[in-house]
Amino acid sequence: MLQQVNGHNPRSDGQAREYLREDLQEFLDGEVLLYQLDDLTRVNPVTLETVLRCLQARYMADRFYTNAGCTLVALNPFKPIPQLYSPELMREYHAAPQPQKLKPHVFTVGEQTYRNVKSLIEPVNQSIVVSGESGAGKTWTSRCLMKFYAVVAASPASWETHKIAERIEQRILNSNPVMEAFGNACTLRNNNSSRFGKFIQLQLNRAQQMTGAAVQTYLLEKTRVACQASSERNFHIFYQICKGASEDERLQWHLPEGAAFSWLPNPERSLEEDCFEVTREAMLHLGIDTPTQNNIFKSSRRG
Ligand SMILES: Nc1ncnc2c1ncn2[C@@H]1O[C@H](COP(=O)(O)OP(=O)(O)OP(=O)(O)O)[C@@H](O)[C@H]1O
Repeated sequence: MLQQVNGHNPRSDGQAREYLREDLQEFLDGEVLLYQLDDLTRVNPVTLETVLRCLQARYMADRFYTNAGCTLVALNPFKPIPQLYSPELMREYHAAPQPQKLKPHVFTVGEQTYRNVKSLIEPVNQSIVVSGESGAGKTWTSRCLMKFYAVVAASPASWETHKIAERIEQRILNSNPVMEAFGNACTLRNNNSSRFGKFIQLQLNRAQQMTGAAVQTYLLEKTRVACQASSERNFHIFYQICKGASEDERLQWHLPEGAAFSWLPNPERSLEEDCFEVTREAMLHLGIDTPTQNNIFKSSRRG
């Protein structure tokens, strides 16, 4: 099919390709500084090459978020950038009269969604779909959004309600280490790969304060318990138990120090996700007391 290429009316496919090549070269050599294009719809012509070149230029300039119309493209920086996720920045996006005019960021999506609930006469549920291949940063992005809502959706008036909200936010954030300990594993592509899908529901009251959350999980890769690819690992929780159990717990759970298990490959790899204390602490905050935790760990060890 012949299309108009930037105002040219090509007579044949060959001519169309030639015009496209010229436009592409003109765009890439042109005045436009690719890293400044913060919306991919402004890339012209839109081809795989121009889009990738634009994203690459932005990546090199430490600009990890780019709009693509109403979709946000997030690139994984593979390095910590604390200033990009600070509470101050969250508040800046929250307070901005038009957050879409600020630099593209996951907080823009969070804030717009938050406003969409509020601005309608009858509150309407909002959904954010976070998608991408393994290691792209979906878990990270979901965590960021949850932290964002924990900050912006928490400004209750009285001290008592403030304490309640604080508990709810803390619990919502604490669900992450627990879910990740039991449902994530080290794979070839990602040291902390989620081996399940999840639908996280955050609940707000009429005053836009967070009142609760629910998480629905899908398709947990249960077979990983019994069988793992050679350079991969079982779920984090098993390594956490083996590495973090106290002397007493080892005796109780029949877990001798330094014991090797064929279903726990690559235990020598030490990951930051191996921290048993973080999981236990988070479980405690979620209301899972120590005796219940012990029962869970005892059965995890038998698993
Ligand atoms: N915005 C970010 N800033 C810094 N590091 C990041 C960011 N996004 C992702 N990462 C890093 O990349 C790693 C992989 O990201 P993440 O676990 O979120 O991927 P995923 O898409 O959820 O993968 P999977 O589908 O395998 O679960 C993280 O553990 C983190 O180290």
